[in-house]
Amino acid sequence: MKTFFKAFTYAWMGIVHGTTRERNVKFHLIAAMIVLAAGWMTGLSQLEWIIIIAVIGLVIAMEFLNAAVERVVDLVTQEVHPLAKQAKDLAAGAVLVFSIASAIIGIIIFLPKWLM
Ligand SMILES: Nc1ncnc2c1ncn2[C@@H]1O[C@H](COP(=O)(O)OP(=O)(O)OP(=O)(O)O)[C@@H](O)[C@H]1O
Repeated sequence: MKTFFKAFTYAWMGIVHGTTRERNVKFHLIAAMIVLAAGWMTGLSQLEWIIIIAVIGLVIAMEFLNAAVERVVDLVTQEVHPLAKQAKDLAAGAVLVFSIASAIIGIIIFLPKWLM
């Protein structure tokens, strides 16, 4: 139980670090608040809320993983290296792919309601 509590504390420290230090995470948090407010004003079904909350959580979690990859790469080498570039660009690309998918999901959920 003590180990579980410690692991939870470290994870919480990661969340605090990620939200206070990562510019992109701050941007996604602001976007998330706007989407949540829009969802509240538009009126969503239970399933739509589940999808929106899952997408928001995944985007922010992926930003944390991207930041973690950046730090590990910087820890491994300060030199310019093609593998370092590939690792960072792949991690950033993963976030971008999911962000585009999220935007499309948002359009599919919100647009028909706004056009009605
Ligand atoms: N050690 C390295 N070797 C080669 N290319 C690198 C290296 N470190 C970073 N790059 C590349 O330089 C560019 C900028 O990387 P950087 O780490 O500064 O990220 P960033 O875009 O500033 O992200 P952030 O603002 O989130 O820190 C990226 O294309 C990245 O892949």
